[in-house]
Amino acid sequence: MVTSFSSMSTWFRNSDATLSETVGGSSFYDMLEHNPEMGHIFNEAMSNDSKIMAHLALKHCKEVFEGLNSLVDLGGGTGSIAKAITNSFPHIHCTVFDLPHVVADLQGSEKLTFAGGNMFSDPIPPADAILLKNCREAVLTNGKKGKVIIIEMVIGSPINLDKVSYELQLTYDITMMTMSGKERTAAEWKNLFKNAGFSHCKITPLLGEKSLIEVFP
Ligand SMILES: C[S@@+](CC[C@H](N)C(=O)[O-])C[C@H]1O[C@@H](n2cnc3c(N)ncnc32)[C@H](O)[C@@H]1O
Repeated sequence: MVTSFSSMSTWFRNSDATLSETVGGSSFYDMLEHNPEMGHIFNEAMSNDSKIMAHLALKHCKEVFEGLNSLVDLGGGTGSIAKAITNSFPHIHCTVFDLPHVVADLQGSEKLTFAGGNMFSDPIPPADAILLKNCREAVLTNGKKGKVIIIEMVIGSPINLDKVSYELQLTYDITMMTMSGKERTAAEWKNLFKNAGFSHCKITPLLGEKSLIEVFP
């Protein structure tokens, strides 16, 4: 992936939506689907990052998960965060929703279900809380008000990053830009939630600029 950064000058001059299309002719996730070895490396990298973030979230924000009986991790990959949640809260039933080829061979359990689908076009299973996105309707089912939990960058916070964290932040900046992702300040997150019809949110910093955001209907 980092090697593809050297093609950025070509990408800047064409109309491709993402760098992946300039380098390989398809979107990043399509490329991973057709390149299982790369897909495995990517899923492992995500899973390792998730283990650290899940550890911090469950250590410092345990109360976020109290009172929940069900949770959907949207784009939850191979389920590292969901597994950590069910280990700490065995009564919470977690569903990991990700692209069909990502979850096809994954084994669930009584408390963990893997569901394949496209988060932009397929219905998202209802739950007390949804990790990530496309979720407002899903957390308003059965007359019960749930919440959305997002573990993401909140940029522009007044924190002192050490050299390694600063370099990591710059790498994230380039990665998000080339994958047509987006990093947001707290004000931009709040505006996004307001425009999506949510009432308020609470942001708790976890590590560097990575934060846990609770969003309420
Ligand atoms: C950046 S990874 C994060 C994975 C996981 N949340 C974690 O932290 O380990 C994004 C995940 O979203 C999934 N994904 C991308 N597009 C998707 C879509 N349209 N529908 C469902 N999942 C999608 C990818 O397969 C990938 O597992």
